[in-house]
Amino acid sequence: MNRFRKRASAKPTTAYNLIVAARFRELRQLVPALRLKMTVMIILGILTGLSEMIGITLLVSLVFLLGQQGPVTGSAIAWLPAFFGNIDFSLSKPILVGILIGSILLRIFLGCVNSLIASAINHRISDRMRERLYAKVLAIPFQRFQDYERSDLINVIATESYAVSSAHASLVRLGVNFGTIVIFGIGMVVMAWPIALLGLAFGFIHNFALGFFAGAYRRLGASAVAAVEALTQLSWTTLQTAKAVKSFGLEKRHQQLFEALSREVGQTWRRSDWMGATTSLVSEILTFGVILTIILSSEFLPVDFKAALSATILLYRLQPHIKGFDSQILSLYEMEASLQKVLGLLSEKDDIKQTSPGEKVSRLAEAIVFRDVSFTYEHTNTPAVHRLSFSIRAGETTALTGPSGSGKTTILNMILDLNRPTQGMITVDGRDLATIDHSSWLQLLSVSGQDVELMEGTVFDNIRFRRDISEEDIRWAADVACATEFIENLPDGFDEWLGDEAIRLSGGQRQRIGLARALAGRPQILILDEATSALDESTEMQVFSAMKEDPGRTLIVVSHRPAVARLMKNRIDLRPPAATSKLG
Ligand SMILES: Nc1ncnc2c1ncn2[C@@H]1O[C@H](COP(=O)(O)OP(=O)(O)OP(=O)(O)O)[C@@H](O)[C@H]1O
Repeated sequence: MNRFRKRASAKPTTAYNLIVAARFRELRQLVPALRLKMTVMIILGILTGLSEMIGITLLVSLVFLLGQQGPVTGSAIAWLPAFFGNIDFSLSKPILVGILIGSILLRIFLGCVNSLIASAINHRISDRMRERLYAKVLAIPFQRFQDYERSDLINVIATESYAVSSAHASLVRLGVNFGTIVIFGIGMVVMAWPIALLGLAFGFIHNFALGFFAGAYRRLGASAVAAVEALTQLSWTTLQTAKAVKSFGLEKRHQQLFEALSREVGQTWRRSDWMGATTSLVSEILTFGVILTIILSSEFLPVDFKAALSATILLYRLQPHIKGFDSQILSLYEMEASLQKVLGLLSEKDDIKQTSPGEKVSRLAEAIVFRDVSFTYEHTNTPAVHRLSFSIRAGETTALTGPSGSGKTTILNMILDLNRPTQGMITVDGRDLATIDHSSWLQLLSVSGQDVELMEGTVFDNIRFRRDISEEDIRWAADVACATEFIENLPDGFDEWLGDEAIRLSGGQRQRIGLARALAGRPQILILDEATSALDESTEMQVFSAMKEDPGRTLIVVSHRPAVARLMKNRIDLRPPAATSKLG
């Protein structure tokens, strides 16, 4: 996912029965009321299997009865006397036919109820999973979020999240298959124990053969996840850097890379199909082998012919359940890598700022004060800002200046409470920012930067940015940002549709939309991080004088232009003292 992510555990190939327990443990962390859901679904599935077994047994008896006249005794239903002791059953042909039809109808009904419930539960699990993953992406600390590849996050939310409902469905089917195998097995023991014994031996050989495929399935799952991730990443970067790709004439190169990765994805799916076909073939051959053994040895087995026939048919009907059992186990191996991705993201710690309660703040009355503040990014050794102390006074304008890399954006991110000082303290009107309610603090602030993240939508949508802001405020903000004129010159004015790239807008026009977005919420504290760098000087001056007409706002401006810095009442210079004195 990214270079700092928690790695999927590189376990050696685990025994296949342990993998079921491992998946169950993982799912318990992800699916609420897992036991209840699985129990209901497994019982329904097993009842379906049971009605099938009754149907098969009665069908065989019915075939034998077809030539007979009058009522029949329990001996026609080979296994019943043995099962219930020597109770004498007297069933007429119509009753037998009735029970047979009843069990077929019950099987159809249960099968249908089963699929409907399974579909509802699985969709619910997928919905909840996507919501949880999305919420987690929004909840993790900003610094941690920056460690992730965006394309990987999209992949986990949109694709890997399905692994959870698939694993749940596989475990349920596995339970149903297992339960049905046990029930069919008991039926076979009652009808013809030597055949059941042969079946059991077959089961052991079968499971042993299955073990050979486990490791391959697990590796296949991991390489499928890696291949899809690489493909999404390439597509994402191609789209993100489309202009650069075209300017450098790299279309062919990207196409070749895409084709190579796409072939890899296709290959993993083909390998998966191939392995599925191979395991299915092994299972079919083994079943055929055991049935052939029964047929060849039927003369020597101490079993009633009708009972042997019923048991053999049961064994044959058992085959899809055995095959199902195999494929569920193997897909549980294959899902391991996807589930690890989901669990890895969900195990990220939430940003404590968003969850911990704090004192609410309704306005900035005095000042934001940095007291001996340092900040060091994770995985770096040198601090981005070191032992800074300064004040930003309420209602005044302040310029933050300094060379590239001196820590201006880092400071703004700390004011926005995206990052917290690793040393020292920031106070707001004398109170530690860390103790102030995060969302009430953000209500006071707005920020606009050099690169404006536009979204799919109209000009209105882009300025409103999914907040409850009136049209009047949007138009006012566009006026202050000197954006009204060019917006109204667009064919549909404020209703003009802008893509996330907004290609029809110049860099300066995009920045003015971003500025209007920041102003529209009428923030008490406005932060501009090189937010007017693409504007010509006279428009930039116009924007700042329009903003000055709205007094009472605290304005913090980062700019490399001395003229802009001079417009501000206060100045915080981040150049080292030596450099400052050299420059005078
Ligand atoms: N996410 C990050 N992880 C690690 N280091 C970072 C990160 N973001 C910034 N830095 C480093 O912190 C230092 C300060 O960066 P910052 O972006 O705050 O500087 P700046 O003054 O805003 O620069 P500019 O004027 O070029 O925008 C730089 O050395 C930069 O490489």
